[in-house]
Amino acid sequence: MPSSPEAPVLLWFREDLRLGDNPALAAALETGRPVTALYLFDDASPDLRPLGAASKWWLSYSLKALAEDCAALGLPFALRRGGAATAIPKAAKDAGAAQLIWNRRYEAAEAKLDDEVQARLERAGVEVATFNGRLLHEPWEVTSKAGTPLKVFSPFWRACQAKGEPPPPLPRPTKRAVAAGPALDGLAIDDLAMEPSTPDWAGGLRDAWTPGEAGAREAVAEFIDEGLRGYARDRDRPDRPSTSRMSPHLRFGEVSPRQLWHAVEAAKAEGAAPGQDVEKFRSELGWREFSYHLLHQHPDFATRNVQPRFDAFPWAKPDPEQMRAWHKGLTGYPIVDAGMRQLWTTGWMHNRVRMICASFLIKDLLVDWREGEAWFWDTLVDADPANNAASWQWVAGCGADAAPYFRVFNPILQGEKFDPDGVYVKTFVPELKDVPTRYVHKPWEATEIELRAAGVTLGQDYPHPIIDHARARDRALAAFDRLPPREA
Ligand SMILES: Cc1cc2nc3c(=O)[nH]c(=O)nc-3n(C[C@H](O)[C@H](O)[C@H](O)COP(=O)(O)OP(=O)(O)OC[C@H]3O[C@@H](n4cnc5c(N)ncnc54)[C@H](O)[C@@H]3O)c2cc1C
Repeated sequence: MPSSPEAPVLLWFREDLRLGDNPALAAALETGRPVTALYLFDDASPDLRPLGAASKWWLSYSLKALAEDCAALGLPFALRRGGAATAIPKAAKDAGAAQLIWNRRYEAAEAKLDDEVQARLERAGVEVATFNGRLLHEPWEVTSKAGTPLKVFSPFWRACQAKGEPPPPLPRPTKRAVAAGPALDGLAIDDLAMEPSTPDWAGGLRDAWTPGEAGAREAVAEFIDEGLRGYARDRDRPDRPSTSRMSPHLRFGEVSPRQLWHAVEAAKAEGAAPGQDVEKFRSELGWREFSYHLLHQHPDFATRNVQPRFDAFPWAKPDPEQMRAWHKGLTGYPIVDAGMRQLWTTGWMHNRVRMICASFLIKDLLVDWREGEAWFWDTLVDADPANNAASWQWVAGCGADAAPYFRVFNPILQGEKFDPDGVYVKTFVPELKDVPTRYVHKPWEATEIELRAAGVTLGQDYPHPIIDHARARDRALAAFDRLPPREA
């Protein structure tokens, strides 16, 4: 039976916490029906990976911002909690909805759950429409000429580019475009208790970030003004504010990759950024697309080696002392410690330093990459189901298009190359602030007099290295050399 034109549409927000360039929202408004928006905090469905602590902190603020933005638009917004398979059909019933609209998810468990929700709704006579609000291209639409999924970044990126420019972003709707649907009962955001209280460890996160769509917009503008020019040259420098810091905003969908794609192009057209910087930035968005392409091919991406030959790898049993030193930034290798402390205090770490810290855990300490993936999952505000798993597998050498396993980052040389004046190290490891620059990445080589002048006693103010890098490297290479050859 056709539903009445007054029957509302229910818009289900997920990883798309924005009003601008939101295809599901635009489609809901285009129906001309009254619209009600819902966010479901789903900690009840089986198999969904629970959010980490830093992500929950981010989400609580992002939802507050979204609720305010919806109110300003005259769009009723409700927050509920429960398992989607029953909670979404119930919300549809409560709203008297004729249609449910959402932007798609790509994690295996989430996608399966969405199929189940869709089937239940359709059985109940509720129409479902879904859209791509998270990626430039659907993962299954980018293929080789033979129509197969891609395993290596360069051909993947060429195939993406061959698809042409992504369409321009959709405008943010105006109040006039909104017919308000019924108000649903729901929870207050604070009822979810996603912010830490005892202890409140989130002070550094609050200082560093403004979650929400408006915060994302400001950060994009700042990046275009101050970071984009020179991005290709400086993006590997943790001592410079040279990257966009868009990752948590992208993770929660407060900005879309399409908006970023076109914003940097507009900056180029206005002469605000050279083409090479714009292309490099876009290719980083391409790595994000590639991670989702891989996630789509490998449903257990965060737990299973893409290359099965790594399954029997003899990882060391994690030593609690060494793990604690890595978590807390007390390994005695300044660039590693600066990175791990940046992560702990701000919920984010520079990409180059993520690689160094991950390599240190996997290759120097010979700890299974999944331990590191899980720590990052809990502590990163941008913890992303595709990017985190792809990057950890890349560093370990077990991923699809992975760094060769014999590539072991040297934390001293990496520090000297990418933080040549020690500015980054001294920001996050202040006990080394007076150590002469030539020793800042290897304080153990300074003389006792030099260290004393800098106010440092190794072993007291700052640790001795917890492992000898040269020997650890040899041990790792010997273990990796025993791997069976790579499958074709
Ligand atoms: C061990 C490890 C774990 C990581 N975990 C995550 C994670 O959980 N979430 C996450 O978003 N990124 C992750 N990355 C990738 C990368 O470090 C971050 O995306 C980047 O540092 C975010 O900073 P930015 O927004 O300033 O990046 P920019 O340089 O400004 O890049 C713009 C955007 O492009 C994407 N991007 C950039 N570099 C990469 C990359 N190497 N792989 C995939 N996408 C990329 C991100 O969405 C980023 O926001 C990880 C990298 C490593 C080595």
